[in-house]
Amino acid sequence: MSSNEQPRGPVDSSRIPRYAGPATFARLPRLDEVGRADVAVVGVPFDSGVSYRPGARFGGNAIREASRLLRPYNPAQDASPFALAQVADAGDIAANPFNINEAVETIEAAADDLLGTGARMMTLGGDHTIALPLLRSVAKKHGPVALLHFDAHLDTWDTYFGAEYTHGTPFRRAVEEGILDTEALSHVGTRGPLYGKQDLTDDEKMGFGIVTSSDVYRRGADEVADQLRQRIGDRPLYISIDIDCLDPAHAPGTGTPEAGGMTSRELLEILRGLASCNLVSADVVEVAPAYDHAEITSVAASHTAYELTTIMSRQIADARTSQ
Ligand SMILES: N=C(N)NCCCC(=O)O
Ligand SMILES: [Zn+2]
Ligand SMILES: [Zn+2]
Repeated sequence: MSSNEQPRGPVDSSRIPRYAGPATFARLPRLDEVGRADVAVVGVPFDSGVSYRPGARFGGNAIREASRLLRPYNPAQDASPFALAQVADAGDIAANPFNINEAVETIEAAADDLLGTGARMMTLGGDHTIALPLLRSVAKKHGPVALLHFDAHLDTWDTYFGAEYTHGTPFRRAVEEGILDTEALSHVGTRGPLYGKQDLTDDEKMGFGIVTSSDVYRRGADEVADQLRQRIGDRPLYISIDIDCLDPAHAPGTGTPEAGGMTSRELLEILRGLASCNLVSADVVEVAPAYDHAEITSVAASHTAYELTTIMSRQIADARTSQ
């Protein structure tokens, strides 16, 4: 977008009913309609890496459907994200459901293409396996990145059934590959049973700090966000949000639910507290609509992606005005 061109925003829901027409994220234009984007929203319909309930392959489209009700001004961040930058829906990455290794390669290559255009990526759906190829691509562009990982689970386990690429193992692989900045790695929202205490010692050795779901409840969102912001500093940051970081009451539509999670309000508040971080790309994964009710999970996921998109759009606009 040249400086005198205004971004093309969402369809006006006061003129065209918001439930009409095919769904794009937030009723934004498709990438092929606008040519290029500052923030590319992309679906990753892949869930062959799950250890329990399948169905996150349908997450991206469920989030798009639930996002029809988003409006263009975000009062919590005092910003109109789709006016500050061109945000567009880049469609889906077509990953092979029968060959995980090939899917991981396809996702990395598609992410390379998008990032190569200068866009930041906001990916929707898929299981947590997809964070690895996305991080590989982001690290090719920015070097090792800070990681903020919202999840009930550590996802730093080694293998399942001998498989290296699964939704429980992406961040161990990422640390092994040197694509994360080990000075700035945090899990937020962890809880629930583990295989053994060793899971935690291994995780700590990889460099992760942990803010558990109970920590969020006890300390509150503002204090948690302050602490995370200090740890991240001005490093390029990737935020990976497994929707199961939320309590099953707030996100029943997911594959490996754990009791005692954060509320959607806590998650959104923490994200708003990170608005000054240099967010280069983000994902929202593990939305499995078959277990959802009344779009509880996909609404939470759509608002989560909206906050993340707002952070990215504001930074793009700030960078443009300070040039
Ligand atoms: N990434 C998610 N959602 N879950 C990982 C759970 C791995 C396990 O079954 O132990
Ligand atoms: Zn999880
Ligand atoms: Zn996960």
